[in-house]
Amino acid sequence: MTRIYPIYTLPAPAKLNLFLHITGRRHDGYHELETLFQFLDYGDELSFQVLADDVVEVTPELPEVPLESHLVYRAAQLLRPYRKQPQGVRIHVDKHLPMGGGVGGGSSNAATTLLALNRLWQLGLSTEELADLGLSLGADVPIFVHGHAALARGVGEHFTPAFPEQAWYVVVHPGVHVSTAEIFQHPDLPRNTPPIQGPIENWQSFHNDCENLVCSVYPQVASARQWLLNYAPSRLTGTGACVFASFSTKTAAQQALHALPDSYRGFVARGVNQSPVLSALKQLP
Ligand SMILES: C[C@](O)(CO)[C@H](O)COP(=O)(O)OP(=O)(O)OC[C@H]1O[C@@H](n2ccc(N)nc2=O)[C@H](O)[C@@H]1O
Ligand SMILES: Nc1ncnc2c1ncn2[C@@H]1O[C@H](COP(=O)(O)OP(=O)(O)OP(=O)(O)O)[C@@H](O)[C@H]1O
Repeated sequence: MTRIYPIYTLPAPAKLNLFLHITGRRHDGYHELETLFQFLDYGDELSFQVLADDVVEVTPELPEVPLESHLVYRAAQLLRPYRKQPQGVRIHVDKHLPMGGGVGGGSSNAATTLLALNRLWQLGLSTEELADLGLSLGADVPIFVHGHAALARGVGEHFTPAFPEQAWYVVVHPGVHVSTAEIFQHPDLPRNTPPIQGPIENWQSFHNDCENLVCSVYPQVASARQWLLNYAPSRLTGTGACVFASFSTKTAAQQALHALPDSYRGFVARGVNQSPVLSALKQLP
């Protein structure tokens, strides 16, 4: 008789880059960054069910993303060689995060998959090993695997723990997809911000080096940022397209969101310095 395994549901939270400085460019074209990551208590949800058969099933299909490029599928494939027995998995992805939004949805999906399968397939890999494997899927995967707010350096894989205020945020998506690769290849991208010397507590005084370029290439991003400026200082996350502003209360954030023009989408979320996936992992065997 085939064994039926339980289904476990885990979050794949969003992240914000509270600031993002580009301090240089490596020979392989990748950029050296200094960026402050904080998680949000909002994101996608992934359900995992171990299968007795050696198959990886991912549902539903993502528009314009073939299965071989789906970061959940790729994360599962990456771990298959570490299994001691040929089990499989069925993964359902409940997507809420905008794709190409700069909130790290794909990377977070991949990290949650690595963390979950390490437990469900009993691989015994360390957090460090999972983060190293994850880096081959995307620069943002290691921070989601570690799950602690941090100042990241390198291409985003060297972390110093950070404790930014856990404010409320309004995150606005202007409805355009920004290509991370296009922005990083652009000749007008500033690439020589000096490394930060002092403390980073006052992160609002720093900036995002991608912001002016993204706003000029994508006027919709500039308009969304301008709209949010009516309420609070606003900034691009990652390479966009989302812009965000922080508020000291949930009510103030919700009031701003209620006035959001129909042409944009947005959400209110709390900044959290520990990823919700870490506590959710405790339910796993
Ligand atoms: C902008 C950030 O979101 C900040 O958190 C990340 O650095 C980007 O992370 P990501 O979306 O996981 O990006 P990846 O899939 O690794 O890279 C996409 C493309 O962006 C460029 N890229 C990315 C990261 C980086 N530090 N330098 C780069 O030049 C590379 O051309 C790469 O081919
Ligand atoms: N599971 C997934 N979820 C989202 N995007 C995925 C996934 N798998 C593959 N992709 C591809 O990766 C691209 C980038 O996705 P993602 O949502 O992580 O962008 P992002 O929020 O801009 O990330 P970042 O801030 O890390 O640059 C998508 O446009 C899509 O083509």
